[in-house]
Amino acid sequence: MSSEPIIRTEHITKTYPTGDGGRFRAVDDVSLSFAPGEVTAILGPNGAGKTTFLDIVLGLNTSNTGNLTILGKSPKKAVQHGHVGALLQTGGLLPDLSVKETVQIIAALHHHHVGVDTVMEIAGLTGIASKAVGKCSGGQQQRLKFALALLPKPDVLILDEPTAGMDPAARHEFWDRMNEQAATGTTVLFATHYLEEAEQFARRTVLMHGGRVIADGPTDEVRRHAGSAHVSVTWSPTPTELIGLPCVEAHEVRGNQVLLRTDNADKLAKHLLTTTDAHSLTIRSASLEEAFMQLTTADDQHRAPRATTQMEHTQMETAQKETAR
Ligand SMILES: Nc1ncnc2c1ncn2[C@@H]1O[C@H](COP(=O)(O)OP(=O)(O)OP(=O)(O)O)[C@@H](O)[C@H]1O
Repeated sequence: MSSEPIIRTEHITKTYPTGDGGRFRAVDDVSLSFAPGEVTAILGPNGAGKTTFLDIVLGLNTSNTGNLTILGKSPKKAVQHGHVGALLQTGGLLPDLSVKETVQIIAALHHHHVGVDTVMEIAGLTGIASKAVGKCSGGQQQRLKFALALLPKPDVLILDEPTAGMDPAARHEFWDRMNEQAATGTTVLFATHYLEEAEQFARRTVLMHGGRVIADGPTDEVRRHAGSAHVSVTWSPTPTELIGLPCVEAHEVRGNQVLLRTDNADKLAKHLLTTTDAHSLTIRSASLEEAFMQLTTADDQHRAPRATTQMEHTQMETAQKETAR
């Protein structure tokens, strides 16, 4: 695998007017690069800027500042050359056409494509080729959009909540097919609200919040932000015993249960079982969801104001003048 990034973004910022003369930063100084064959999950709460960022990568939206290239080209050129395929939240399908007719029509729009039957096979649509799109389930329609995205044999696949509305079995099948695609060298970038999808299918996780990237790295490392493990014991400690515990990042006492977040479960467990009355000890790994909650909450608490409105500007100027007097 080449280490040269296939997608390179530098200091991408997108602002929208706030209605009171200020600007709101939907994407705030994002610099990310993606290597060939890399599968990356973009996570973040509602309004984090995931869709805006992906739309900018696709050339459907433009940033106010920053640089973005896909295989050295502008996003629009990269899409025109068939380097990029997308499965987006928006974008309707025609309900009266059959599945195969839909693929055939979109294939006819491409100068070069990998073949209607090939993409139908990869997306698992062969068995429902003659079914009317309007009668397909939500999951089948998503698979159809996936087939359309594969037609130009793209180097990059951008997926915005690709499995929304699919049941767990359909999601699994979808990701099996997507992983096969990534194994052929396709770079996959997907936004999702299902954190277990990021844990299972993405080697790399980018966490966005308020337009900014607040965590980026191997998914396992991002998960470790929540501490490596959670230890639970039956115990009624004295305050001194509780404070004296080694390797504890946070604790919660619920009746005679004590829940401890730790960065060294082995050391803590040994201490609890050999030097205290604690018993019935269980250890469980921290989840990506816990990391997600902790990172976004901490960012909320420490965040500097993101947008300065015109009204705030005026208030600040007035305050400065008054101080100067
Ligand atoms: N055209 C627009 N005009 C004004 N504000 C916009 C526009 N598009 C997006 N926004 C705002 O930008 C912010 C980021 O939106 P975006 O859709 O990128 O978030 P998201 O992370 O994809 O959210 P979700 O998980 O809900 O899909 C939101 O506050 C949204 O209201």
